[in-house]
Amino acid sequence: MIHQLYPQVFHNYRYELNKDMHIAAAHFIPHEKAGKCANMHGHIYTVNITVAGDELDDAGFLVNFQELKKLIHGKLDHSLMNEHQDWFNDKNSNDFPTSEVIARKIYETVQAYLDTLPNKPTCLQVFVRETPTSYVVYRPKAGER
Ligand SMILES: Nc1nc2c(c(=O)[nH]1)N=C([C@H](O)[C@H](O)COP(=O)(O)OP(=O)(O)OP(=O)(O)O)CN2
Ligand SMILES: [Zn+2]
Repeated sequence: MIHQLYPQVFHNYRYELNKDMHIAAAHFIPHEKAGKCANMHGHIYTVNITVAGDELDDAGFLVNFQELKKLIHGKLDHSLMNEHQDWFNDKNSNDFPTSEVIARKIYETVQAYLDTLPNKPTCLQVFVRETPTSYVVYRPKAGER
């Protein structure tokens, strides 16, 4: 696992946790602007998920690290992103498997899971590094939840 610094989110919660994962996956971006990236190719994505909250569950967890891994790594690792039709499609640019959209879909999936937990943690940030020189950070807009 590569250890790296991530952008910090300023907040007033008592607890913050971060889960890193590496996801080996293929994708293609179905648009002429993508150039060679319109051809299928692969990356080892580095993903960092930031979760915060004030209360812990009965196990002393904000959220179980293993559940976050199952939810995201379990779905995407060693897959072709474009084939996950519940997340991506080739018709709407807001659903193309770009780094931006991947980060947003991870946020939406993680937050939907967190909403089922009694201690109600919140996802503050999703970081997705696609290549050594390219990464995206997704954060929900204040007041939109
Ligand atoms: N805004 C975005 N631009 C691009 C995305 C994206 O998801 N969001 N994706 C791609 C390609 O998928 C490509 O795999 C990554 O692009 P790039 O950073 O150009 O990769 P390189 O390794 O070739 O980068 P260098 O810095 O030139 O080595 C394209 N654009
Ligand atoms: Zn790519």
